[in-house]
Amino acid sequence: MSLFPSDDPIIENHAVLEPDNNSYTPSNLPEREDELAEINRILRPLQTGGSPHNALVYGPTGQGKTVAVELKMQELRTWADNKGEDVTIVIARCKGCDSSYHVLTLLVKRLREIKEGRGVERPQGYPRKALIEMVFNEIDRLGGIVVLVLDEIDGIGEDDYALYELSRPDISNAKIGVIGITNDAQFRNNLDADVQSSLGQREIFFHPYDANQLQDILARRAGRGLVDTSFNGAERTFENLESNVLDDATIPLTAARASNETGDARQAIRLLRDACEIAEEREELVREGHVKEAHRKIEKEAHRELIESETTQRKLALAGVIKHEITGNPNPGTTDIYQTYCAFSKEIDGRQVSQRTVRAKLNDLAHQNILTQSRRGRGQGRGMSNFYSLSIDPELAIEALGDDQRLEGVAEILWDLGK
Ligand SMILES: Nc1ncnc2c1ncn2[C@@H]1O[C@H](COP(=O)(O)OP(=O)(O)OP(=O)(O)O)[C@@H](O)[C@H]1O
Repeated sequence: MSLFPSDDPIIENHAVLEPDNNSYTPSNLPEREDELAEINRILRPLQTGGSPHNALVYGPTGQGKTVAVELKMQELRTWADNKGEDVTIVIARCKGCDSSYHVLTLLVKRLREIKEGRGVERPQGYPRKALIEMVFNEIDRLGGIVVLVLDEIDGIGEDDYALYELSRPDISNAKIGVIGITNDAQFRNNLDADVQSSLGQREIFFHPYDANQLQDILARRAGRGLVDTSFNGAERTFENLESNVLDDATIPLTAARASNETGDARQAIRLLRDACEIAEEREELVREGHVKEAHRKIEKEAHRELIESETTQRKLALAGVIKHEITGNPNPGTTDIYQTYCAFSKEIDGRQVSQRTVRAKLNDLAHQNILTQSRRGRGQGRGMSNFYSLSIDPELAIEALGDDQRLEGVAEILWDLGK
């Protein structure tokens, strides 16, 4: 096999087809004009010498929240340069910060790095009050306009001390604004009422994209990223896209698949990229079949990751359902599954939990969409019971179980039963 699949590549700019913001940032977001205008409104007080409003930006994953805020921050930098204003924008990705303490140490680090360069250590061992003072001191030292963008802030859960303090800064030397970004609607509802009223002065909601919007987003990526693909006319919409490497149905199917699930632009872009890569390897036009194949591959990976992250007890409960499924009892009740669970638990010399606990584990798996749960009567006069079936491919589920060393033996038994 040669190093590169074809002398006639389909993808000419890989960065444009990357689903995350790291390698390529679109320069405009026509689907988000309303939301961008709302971000403008947050910044508007700066025009007359005031401080920006605080805001909470929220909506499901992959809806362009981060990229929209980043674009507006770039515009703010340009505006400030033209006006001769000092502006500092700190975009802090708070993923992994599970408390206000961690958010504050991250902010101290990021603010100090502005003057001292990269590599500043996070402060350790200080109380939260001292950390917030450090943050305010750094901001005071910087002066001018300071905007703190706290992306993926939901990790802090109900520990919203940092947001409370940051949204009420006591600084005379700087105009400070805080923008929190989250894809967790519940996070917003759980915030303390004071934080809701200060941070949530402005709330900007990003609705999920529909299939037409996703088609246009994909068309723009294709226009920049694929060979022999460009727009016929000034408007860069799907209708105006002309391509010698994409079949007509490819983008509509990609957009439809992504919009059916969550309307997630990141997922749509990834699907298009993977489909193009498969077609490129086979030296074919990118067709519906490649999109379907790429979709299956993505789904498989997602299910695998989901199962891998489950606890051993849940995996054993799942093994119980799989056994029934592959031996011709596709909709077992809790009692049947519990018996199988006990046998598998013995197999690995594991701790055995009660039937009630196993039922709870099965319900958790149903919430994760790994199982489907139904509730029906067990027969005349015998009350109602829960029944479970597998919502994912059994082979994939066994493979994922076998990746857990403790469950290798259980996976082998299941493979043998399925033969
Ligand atoms: N309207 C759009 N036009 C072009 N690309 C877009 C658009 N919306 C989102 N994207 C792209 O989709 C990907 C995800 O966007 P982004 O990270 O901004 O989403 P998000 O809403 O912040 O997601 P999350 O909540 O998961 O962090 C990025 O590659 C981004 O460039």
